[in-house]
Amino acid sequence: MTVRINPSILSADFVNLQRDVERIASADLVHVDVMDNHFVPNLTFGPQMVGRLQAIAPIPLDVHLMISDADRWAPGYAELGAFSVTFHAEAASDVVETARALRERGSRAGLAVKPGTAIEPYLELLPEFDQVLVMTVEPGFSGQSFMAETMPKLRTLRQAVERHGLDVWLQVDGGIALDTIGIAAEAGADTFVAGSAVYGRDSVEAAIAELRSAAEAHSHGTPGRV
Ligand SMILES: O=C(CO)[C@@H](O)[C@H](O)COP(=O)(O)O
Repeated sequence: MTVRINPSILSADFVNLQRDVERIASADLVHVDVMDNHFVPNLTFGPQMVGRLQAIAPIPLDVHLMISDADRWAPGYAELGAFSVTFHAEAASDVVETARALRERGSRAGLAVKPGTAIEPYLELLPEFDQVLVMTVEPGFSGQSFMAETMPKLRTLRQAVERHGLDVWLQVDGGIALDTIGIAAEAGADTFVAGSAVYGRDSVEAAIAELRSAAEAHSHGTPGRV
């Protein structure tokens, strides 16, 4: 199974964002956390900054919207050219319509769920999505501890994806580090967001390589790149 490592720039130095995005060229995608201080108690940036990141990033953008009223705002991020746009199930009134709007605009459509949100109501909608993000911390901040109790949700998703032969990436985000990435890979994740475990290291390149090896050692099937 192909393993993807997506460093989260929430842990980067915002004053030197271009430098820190260029440092992660060996990763698969740049994970871009958009927060509105309403859906989550933290504030980052909006479309203007994402547009600039789209212009300078050496690898594609994986935009994670932690914002209310996702139906209204998500399509605009796809129009900026983001490779993938993931919105929260808890913040959208029509997840299928929003996913279709993203795909129509050329982005991969992602559905995110908070740790306390059940995945079962969304299983039959999986063909509408290109990726599902299982939050492994409460969204809002980097540097929190991995919540292993979210792993059954990932196993349920992996079974559903395999059973129906779907090509849906399963992403985890929050507390992913060398001592937790194998747990998530074992449970069925193939796409790993890591903030402090990448930007907290002197060599972000070594951090990315080590996370990739650790995930591949526990992943289902044969390892490989996109
Ligand atoms: O979306 C979020 C937090 O809400 C994440 O992307 C964090 O930025 C991950 O940081 P670490 O837990 O890996 O430090």
